[in-house]
Amino acid sequence: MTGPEAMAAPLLEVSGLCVSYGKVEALHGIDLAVPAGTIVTVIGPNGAGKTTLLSAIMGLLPARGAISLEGRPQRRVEIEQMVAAGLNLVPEKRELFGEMSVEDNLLLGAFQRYRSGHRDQAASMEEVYGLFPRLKERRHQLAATLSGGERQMLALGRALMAKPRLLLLDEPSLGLAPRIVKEIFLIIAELRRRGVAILLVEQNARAALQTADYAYVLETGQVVLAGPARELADDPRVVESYLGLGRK
Ligand SMILES: Nc1ncnc2c1ncn2[C@@H]1O[C@H](COP(=O)(O)OP(=O)(O)OP(=O)(O)O)[C@@H](O)[C@H]1O
Repeated sequence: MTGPEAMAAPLLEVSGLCVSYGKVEALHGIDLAVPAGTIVTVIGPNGAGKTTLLSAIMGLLPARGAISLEGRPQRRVEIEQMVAAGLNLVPEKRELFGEMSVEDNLLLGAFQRYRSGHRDQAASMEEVYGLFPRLKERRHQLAATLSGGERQMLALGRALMAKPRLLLLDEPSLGLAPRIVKEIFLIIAELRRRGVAILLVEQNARAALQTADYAYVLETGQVVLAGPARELADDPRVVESYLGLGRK
């Protein structure tokens, strides 16, 4: 790459990130970058620290180390600041309000933005419904009545209502049927086309490496491998541990 893009600082840069739960350190100095408009995936086994990493970036857990957005070190890594800066997290458990309608769950996603003076929820809602026509059909239903796939779509849609520049996705394919997993990954690729950067934590390493631009392998709180996703998909260590027979 030549020109100004080559010089631009990544949208998100994490360096030397350490997180402890009590006396136990779960992340031991993570370095990671997400350039604007790219999909970066983090794969690794259960307990490697993937969820902890996303929570620390969102300011949901105290961390040591540095987090920069477009080259600017963030002095206060707190949830409100990070949302205001254009980050949004879709947590593994989706955390919807089951007793509220689909539409009201979406509106909650726009709350922070609305509060800061943006009055464009209707347009955001139509955009979300364009991506997920099934949510439009079900907009008056209670979220609790949705299928697993629809819940994941609603969780994604709710995060998109805040118009994020960077979405942090924690295991978006977890527990979903293969057909729905495919749909979710197509949506993730579509979001990149629309200019949203994505930091994707996944156990489905095959689908994640096929979709992402760049990948990190996290094991016991450390980055053990990193590189372009296509190269990592051919790396014998990744093939053996994450893409072997019997793995989807
Ligand atoms: N609230 C907590 N208190 C204490 N230890 C925790 C807590 N949350 C996570 N841990 C520990 O921190 C480590 C990293 O956990 P984390 O959930 O981030 O891993 P993960 O890669 O997301 O795994 P999974 O895919 O199973 O969610 C694990 O050893 C876990 O047991």
